Amino acid sequence: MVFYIIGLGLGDEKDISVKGLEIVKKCDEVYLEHYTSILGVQKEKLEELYGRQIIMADREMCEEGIDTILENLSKTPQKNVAFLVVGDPFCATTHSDVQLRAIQLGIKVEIVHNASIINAIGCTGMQVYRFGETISIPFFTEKWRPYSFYEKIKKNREMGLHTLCLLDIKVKERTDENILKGKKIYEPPRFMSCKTAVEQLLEAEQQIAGKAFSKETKCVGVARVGFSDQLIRSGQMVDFLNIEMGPPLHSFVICADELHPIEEDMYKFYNKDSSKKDE
Ligand SMILES: C[S@@+](CC[C@H](N)C(=O)[O-])C[C@H]1O[C@@H](n2cnc3c(N)ncnc32)[C@H](O)[C@@H]1O
Repeated sequence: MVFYIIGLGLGDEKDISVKGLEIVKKCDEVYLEHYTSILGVQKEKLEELYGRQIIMADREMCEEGIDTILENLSKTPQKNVAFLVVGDPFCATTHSDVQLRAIQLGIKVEIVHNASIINAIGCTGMQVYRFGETISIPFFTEKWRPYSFYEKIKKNREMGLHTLCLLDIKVKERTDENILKGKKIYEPPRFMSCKTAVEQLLEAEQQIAGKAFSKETKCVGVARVGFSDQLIRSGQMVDFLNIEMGPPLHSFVICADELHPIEEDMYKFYNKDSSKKDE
């Protein structure tokens, strides 16, 4: 009886490690956590390669249904279950709670790591050890416009560090009204783009006026890292209002004022005049 938490990396079905693949192939049940991140392929592609049926685990299943899955596993000594996580199981969203719940039930837990957006962001040319605290930018609503990320960016920049901004994902969400009425009607999925992130960042700067950054601050936007059509673009923050980064997922880097000479070269390499059409 083992509960395996396996990172799938970023990209497609082939980014699973050989170790992860061997484990998945021998598991009796395979769940894919799919509310904190997405892969570049449909689950059928994974099923084809893994030779296993995949059960999609949304937020409800991960937060509430997981206890039932684990309790059943704890009563079935010959059974093995795999819990697949896009990226690394402990990066950005930690699945430590799931690990702890399994351990408390006396289940052996094994982890298989993989690449995460947290380290793959080095693809921008900004050095991973020159990043400060990672921030998350949530979708603003009419009533809810939290600027809590602002002070963190400010602190990072005061220390001469870059900031990785993870952008909001809304998969299988319900409106407050539907929650109140107990209706299981879900909104279409939404993924924040670099453009929306910049609109919200500039709004926060205008409201707080703490000079954490400006329209001219150097930034790098990434889209679909690890996918076959990955895109990396650099420019001043304001440029991203006009740079089309394409389908999700997007992440955004707010650079430190001073760049290392190689970072500077990489910044220039990814910098294209956004008024010109992409080659
Ligand atoms: C909660 S984090 C996912 C963490 C995941 N476990 C990992 O290790 O990468 C989700 C956010 O990371 C960013 N992200 C994840 N995968 C990405 C990718 N392939 N390209 C660009 N951004 C990505 C997006 O901003 C997304 O909203």
